[in-house]
Amino acid sequence: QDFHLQPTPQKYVGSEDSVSIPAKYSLQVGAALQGSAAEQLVAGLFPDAAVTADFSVSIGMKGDKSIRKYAARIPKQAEGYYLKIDKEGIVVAGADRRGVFYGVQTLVQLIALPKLPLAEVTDYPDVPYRGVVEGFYGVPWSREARLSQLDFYGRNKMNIYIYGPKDDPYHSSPNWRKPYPAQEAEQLKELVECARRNEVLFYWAIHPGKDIRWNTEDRNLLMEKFESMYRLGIRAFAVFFDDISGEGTSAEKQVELLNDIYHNFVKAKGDVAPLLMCPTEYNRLWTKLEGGYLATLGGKLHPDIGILWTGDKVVACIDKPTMQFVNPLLKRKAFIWWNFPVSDYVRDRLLLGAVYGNGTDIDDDISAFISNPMEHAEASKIALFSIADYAWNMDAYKSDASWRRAVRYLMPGHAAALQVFASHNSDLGGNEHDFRREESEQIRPALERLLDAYCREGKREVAAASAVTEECERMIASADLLLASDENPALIKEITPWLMQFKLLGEYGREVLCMLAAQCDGKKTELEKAASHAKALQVLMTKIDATYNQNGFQPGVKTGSCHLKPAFDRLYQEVVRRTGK
Ligand SMILES: CCCCNC1=N[C@@H]2[C@@H](O)[C@H](O)[C@@H](CO)O[C@@H]2S1
Repeated sequence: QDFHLQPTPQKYVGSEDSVSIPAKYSLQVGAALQGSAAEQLVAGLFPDAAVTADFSVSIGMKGDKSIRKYAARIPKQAEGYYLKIDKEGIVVAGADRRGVFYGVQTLVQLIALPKLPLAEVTDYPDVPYRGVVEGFYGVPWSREARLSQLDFYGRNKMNIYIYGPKDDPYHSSPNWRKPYPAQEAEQLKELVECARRNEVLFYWAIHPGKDIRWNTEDRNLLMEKFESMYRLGIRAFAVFFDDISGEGTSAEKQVELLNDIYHNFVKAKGDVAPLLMCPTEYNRLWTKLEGGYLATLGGKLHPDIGILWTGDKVVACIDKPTMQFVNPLLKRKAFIWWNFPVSDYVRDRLLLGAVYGNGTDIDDDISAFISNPMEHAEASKIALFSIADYAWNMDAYKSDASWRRAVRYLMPGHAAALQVFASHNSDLGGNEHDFRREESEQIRPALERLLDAYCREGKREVAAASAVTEECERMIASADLLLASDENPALIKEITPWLMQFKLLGEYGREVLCMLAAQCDGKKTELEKAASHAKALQVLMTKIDATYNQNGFQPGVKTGSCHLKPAFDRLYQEVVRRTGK
């Protein structure tokens, strides 16, 4: 049977042979796992265990006697696990609590197959922290979106979520000094519990830098805010000093505050995860080496404090040279905050393309790889799925295959349609960070052949024309299938304006090709009919662009904007020009 475990395991040895779990099975869960997320997950998988049975299920952590026989097969890496399925039973042996949970997540995927294969999986993550920072400008994610995200991270072995939405007034100014109101506090408690159920470390970040005063009053207010978050169940904290100016940018003051938090809050509590911080100079382009900001952080910030970094620029792929620049300065392995698929600087677009461009040789140079996603939570899962795959097992990472699996994961019943849509909604267009992505790659050669033949010689390149027409038909059908689907309502709700625009673009391309054919064949009436339809579609696309997603930054609804729309517009103009002759 054809399947692919997600994320791609380090080592999978399977066989065509399979086993069906008998009605009568026994279940042993290691004592140390009582109350753990792994135990909860296992209880759901094996609800009716018998005291003794021929078929046994053993779930344990290194040291548990129930899996003593397999101790030597457990990977030494943190969060690693060994999973064995054979005729006698199933064993999940984890290096630690999260490793057991991940082994059971892999078992969940195998049990969902038509047949449960006999298999041995030896697996562990390449990167210690893998996950997401809700760190974008714009409408923060909803409660439902966040709960769905945390379940998604559990399934995809992502182990960290940093809460830091720029537009949450209690995370940033002016209310970082105040505790959350009751309702928001309740929601955070709920999120922390959902994160625990998914073995996700829930970091709460504070962003005080815009107006912090380096005095006792603000110090106490910040500490008190952390205490109030601790009372809500938060056990992981971050301090963001990004995107600020003024006295909040002082490296010495930032260091003094963070070391104070480290000693008098993190160490004092004893059950709090490593403290993280966002520097003011958080990418190479903005670094003023002579100013000594990063040197101060690297030299004076307690070595247990993680420092986030976005790369050579605010938005840039991460490679070995990137890390060779920053790690010596920070005197630790930087914690990567990758600004993709965040779209808060190109808000009229959806970034649904493949995840590519990051080095696969940097696993030893980074302490984390976390993604800053779009305000469109469900649509961000296309990229997040592949980021989970990449950060877990870099050597095995295949961008395009992972991208297709991500699309299928989100809409198994309409994967082909969503793939067509995603393939034409990935580039950012011109932007302040000069960050671009591939788009419409498959149809591009036909588009270029069509344009070249017609614009240079007025000829209709038949093969190219029919390839482009077919793509337009696929666009139209895909848009309708997705708009009519109830398979993933959250996703369709987010992308509907773009689906409507995408259908119009497909119809527009089809009409322009009719114009071109009519012009080449000298069919005047057909040409006029097609031209007036194309013009009407141009009006409709302008209306969509002026009606939906009217945010105050990049309003509107752009789709197929890298190659499709420009080519259709160019062809339209060229037919009109040649007709006018
Ligand atoms: C190194 C970690 C700090 C990065 N901080 C950033 N703050 C901004 C984010 O809120 C935006 O979403 C991001 C993309 O516009 O740009 C920068 S990236």
